[in-house]
Amino acid sequence: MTSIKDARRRLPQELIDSLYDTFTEPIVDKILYGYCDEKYTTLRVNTLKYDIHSLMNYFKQINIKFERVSWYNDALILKNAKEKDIQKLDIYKNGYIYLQNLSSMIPPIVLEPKEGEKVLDVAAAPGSKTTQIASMMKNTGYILANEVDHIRAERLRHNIQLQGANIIEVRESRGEILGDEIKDYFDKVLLDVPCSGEGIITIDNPKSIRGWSLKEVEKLSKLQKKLFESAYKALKPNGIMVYSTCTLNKKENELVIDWAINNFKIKILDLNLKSNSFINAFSDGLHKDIKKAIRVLPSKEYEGFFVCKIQKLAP
Ligand SMILES: C[S@@+](CC[C@H](N)C(=O)[O-])C[C@H]1O[C@@H](n2cnc3c(N)ncnc32)[C@H](O)[C@@H]1O
Repeated sequence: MTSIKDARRRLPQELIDSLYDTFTEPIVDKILYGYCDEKYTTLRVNTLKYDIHSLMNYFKQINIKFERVSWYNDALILKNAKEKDIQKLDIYKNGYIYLQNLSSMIPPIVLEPKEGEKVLDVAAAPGSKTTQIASMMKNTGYILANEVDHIRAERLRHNIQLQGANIIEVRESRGEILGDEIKDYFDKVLLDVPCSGEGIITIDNPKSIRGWSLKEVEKLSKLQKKLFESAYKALKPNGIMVYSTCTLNKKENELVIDWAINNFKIKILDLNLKSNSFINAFSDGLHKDIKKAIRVLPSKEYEGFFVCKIQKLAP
């Protein structure tokens, strides 16, 4: 197994420097261990087709060991099965379950979509969170799932169909333009933005590191602000938005939220989600409410993530 000494050597120096600029030494060590650890397979049951008790019974019958997740009844951590083992099962092939990292399940939970609501997913492919939202809404209401990349949008359509989610309209466009076309309309907006992916680095997978650079972080933070403005416009007054990334730096996380607080009428809300694996976002020198957002550090169970819940205030 790769040691964190190796990890330090194999990562771009700019990334190491950026981690040390942002976090304390013990936290950087934790992140580097997270990059080296092999992840457990995690999944959620698709409640449109199946239920957690039947799934647990089935896993017991076929000797798959699992743990439950304190903050989500419909998720499991598998202790002795790889994704490729699960992909062979009919429950996977028929869309009864969805392989998804636990961190990626947090934004829909925090968004709390309700039956009958209108929900916008600004950057939706491959649809992990869109299909989770549809299952939380029991296939009632309406979801607009937007994606700019055609191939990824096809993957999104495939996943939606397999999961039996039938309240979702897929749209292929730049998220930046949505808010000028559809104003004050959605009850909830998920803004799971394209990001530099510092939370999903695996040291043994060079592909997971290849696209990272400080220049890219800078470029993405500009795009994230544009997407935020668009999402804000599309949201109803008093509506709820969740902003999330799978990256760890402040530029794409706290600084985007701080910029948003200074430019729009919004309020940062508590997430009401507790776990030892979550830490408060930074608020030093920024608006104090930003610490209500959470950061998840990479580990065996979790990818690195940032999640912030926002309410659009009435004019
Ligand atoms: C973090 S991924 C979304 C993951 C997805 N929410 C899920 O849970 O399955 C970000 C997505 O944004 C898309 N994207 C990039 N630029 C975009 C833009 N300007 N407008 C809309 N989507 C964009 C990417 O192609 C990518 O599919």
